[in-house]
Amino acid sequence: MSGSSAALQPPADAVKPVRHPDAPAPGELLGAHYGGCFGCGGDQPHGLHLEARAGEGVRITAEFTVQAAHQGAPGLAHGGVLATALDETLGSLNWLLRTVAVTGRLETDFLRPVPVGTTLHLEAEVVAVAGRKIYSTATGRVGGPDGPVAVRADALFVEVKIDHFAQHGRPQEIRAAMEDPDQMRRARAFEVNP
Ligand SMILES: CCCCCCCCCCCC(=O)SCCNC(=O)CCNC(=O)[C@H](O)C(C)(C)COP(=O)(O)OP(=O)(O)OC[C@H]1O[C@@H](n2cnc3c(N)ncnc32)[C@H](O)[C@@H]1OP(=O)(O)O
Repeated sequence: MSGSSAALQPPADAVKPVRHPDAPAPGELLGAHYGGCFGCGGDQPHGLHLEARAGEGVRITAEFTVQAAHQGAPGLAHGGVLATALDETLGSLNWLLRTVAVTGRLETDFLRPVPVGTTLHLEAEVVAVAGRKIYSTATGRVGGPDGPVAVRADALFVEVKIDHFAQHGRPQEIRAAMEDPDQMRRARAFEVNP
């Protein structure tokens, strides 16, 4: 049984999402948006190290292999970690819109247990945009990209200015990110709009 709440139904004035002309090409590996990110960053020893690729249209695919550090019950992935994998994949859609947006709401269905060692094959898509609100959906499959769905989510991301992070983040991490030329290059890629 699944289905999203009224808060995640796009309003009547919502429009179809538009892939940005400078979005990464289909098949391109996106790389981490921030090395310290628990979802995609390479600097987090127990992070998910999720790898996302641009798809066609406004779609993303990603893979994440469940490690022992991600357990909830013995030998099984923690639900919060699986929600993180969905959230991170949905967040990667930002690259295709070239919009900076954060998760406002995430509704998750857990359909099958996911054992440690499993690779979760994720797919996400933007379904509608209404002003700053971005409506999207994601699935995570096991046993291969066409395997059964183990987890799914619907989400609302809300567009923010890049200053959102400088305003709310802890100063020491913000300072370090601003001093890192690679990080600034990635941040600028998000900032450019048509
Ligand atoms: C360097 C590269 C970085 C790139 C960064 C990429 C990061 C991706 C990482 C993965 C994703 C994450 O984990 S992101 C981290 C987790 N999320 C967060 O920390 C977000 C915390 N929340 C917030 O900062 C705020 O609540 C916002 C920004 C979401 C919204 O605040 P706001 O800007 O004041 O806007 P507000 O007026 O409240 O809302 C705008 C519209 O959205 C609707 N709205 C807002 N929240 C909700 C909600 N939960 N459910 C339904 N609807 C909502 C409002 O009704 C309104 O609709 P209407 O009246 O216009 O119709």
